[in-house]
Amino acid sequence: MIYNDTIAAISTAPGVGGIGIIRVSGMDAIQIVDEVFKGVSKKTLQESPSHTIHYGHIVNKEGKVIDEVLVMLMKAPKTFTREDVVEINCHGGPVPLEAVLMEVIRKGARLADSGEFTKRAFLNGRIDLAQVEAIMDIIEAKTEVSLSQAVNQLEGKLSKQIKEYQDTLIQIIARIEVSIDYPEYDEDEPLANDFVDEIKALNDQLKKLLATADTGKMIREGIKTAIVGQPNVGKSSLLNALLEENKAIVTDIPGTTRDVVEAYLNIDGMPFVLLDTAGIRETEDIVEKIGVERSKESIEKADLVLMLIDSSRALDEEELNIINELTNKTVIFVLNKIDLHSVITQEILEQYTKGQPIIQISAMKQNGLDTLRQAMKQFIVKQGISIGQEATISNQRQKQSLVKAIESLDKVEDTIDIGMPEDCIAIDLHDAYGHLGNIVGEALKDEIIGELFSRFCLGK
Ligand SMILES: Nc1nc2c(c(=O)[nH]1)N(C=O)[C@@H](CNc1ccc(C(=O)N[C@@H](CCC(=O)O)C(=O)O)cc1)CN2
Ligand SMILES: Nc1nc2c(ncn2[C@@H]2O[C@H](COP(=O)(O)OP(=O)(O)OP(=O)(O)O)[C@@H](O)[C@H]2O)c(=O)[nH]1
Ligand SMILES: [Mg+2]
Repeated sequence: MIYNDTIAAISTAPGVGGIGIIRVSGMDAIQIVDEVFKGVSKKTLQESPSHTIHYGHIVNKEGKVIDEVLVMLMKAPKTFTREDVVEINCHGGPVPLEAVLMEVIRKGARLADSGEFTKRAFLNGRIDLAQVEAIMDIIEAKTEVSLSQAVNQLEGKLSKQIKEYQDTLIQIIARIEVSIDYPEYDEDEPLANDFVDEIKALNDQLKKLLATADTGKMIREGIKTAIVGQPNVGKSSLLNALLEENKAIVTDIPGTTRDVVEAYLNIDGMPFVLLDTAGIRETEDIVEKIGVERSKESIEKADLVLMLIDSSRALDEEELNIINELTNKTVIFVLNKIDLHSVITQEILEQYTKGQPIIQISAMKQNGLDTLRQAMKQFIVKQGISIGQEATISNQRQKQSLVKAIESLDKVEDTIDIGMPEDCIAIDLHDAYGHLGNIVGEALKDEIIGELFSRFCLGK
């Protein structure tokens, strides 16, 4: 794809920083910067070799110096966008950056849309859509582990895997189509039977990849961990203790927390999103009632539940009801306030916890927190989350395409089972191929691509 316009934007974070970068990309990028840049060297940028750095000044049309800069010259095609790219490294305040950008625009560059540099890298074929999404995930990564998953995807782990699946499919399709086009070569047995095993094996691999979608999402967005229990058991105290800051309000009045309080927690690189919720109880208070509803929704949405129980009080019916509603969830039971006289012991609680772990803590005295963190990490191990080893599906868009590919292959298997002719199979195999291609952005509709890039920040 060849664009005939040149785009420019401030590519560093808004605000004041030591240095700020203006990125210019397109066929006139070098000429445009040459017109506003007075370098110490006699050579223009046009005349200079690629991948060189040039010291000098940006000047306006009256010849007045706007800023002292370093210019990085990167000639196509070995650049981020595969176009000519020039980066102007200015002083980092918003005023010099805006002023330099204005000069570049005045000379004919256009202000880039959000994500447009990356979009050009994609449309010029340097990266595929899964890699585009990886760049977005890198920018938004919550912890080191989230980052490493995204970097893997940028390196092309997923893309390579998808290509391999597509190659397998193509070979099957080619052989089937030969038999459709030249039926005289057909043997007595329906040809499709030869492929049953291959198609099944491929479909199994796709299903394995699909199984990484939930964990991939958790690593990308954080493991949703709801802290739930009755009022006053110490949920907000636990949130604060884990975060090591006073984020949520703590009082001795039951019913203090109303809205869900959300916070990121990094445990040895693993991203958790903690949800401190309103204590669950029957109540006539309208606001508290809504809070209790939200607590229940948080349980629904949670990947992991920390069920908090006050060890200094006997279990009551309401508490057992909450526990009963957790049957389908992964739960860590947390016995809090062990600094007080214990009424509920580990043994008593074990009767209700169906073998799920029980951790004893004092949120107030900060005891037992390390054991709790270890138990939370253990959740990740149990989920079989592999970090960095294999390709993972990391978002809804990729997941939907993969699900469709699997559906197509399921259909193929059914079609073969009931002995339908080969041309029926070929159509579904082609569909599966297309859906796989969508994961890396082959033949995707313009609207989808447009929507995706609009989610980027400016200058990316
Ligand atoms: N100043 C600056 N820093 C940056 C970027 C940038 O665009 N500018 N990046 C922007 O995201 C990231 C680095 N990513 C990049 C990815 C590819 C190429 C690139 O030029 N690729 C060419 C040439 C590779 C080579 O020399 O072998 C290519 O793939 O053909 C550059 C940066 C982070 N840091
Ligand atoms: N002794 C003792 N008191 C605690 C402990 N953890 C919390 N508390 C106290 O218990 C009371 C309630 O704590 P919160 O953290 O507000 O309890 P909560 O579960 O968030 O309560 P709601 O938001 O009302 O549902 C406060 O007075 C805390 O100081 C603990 O480990 N030991
Ligand atoms: Mg609270």
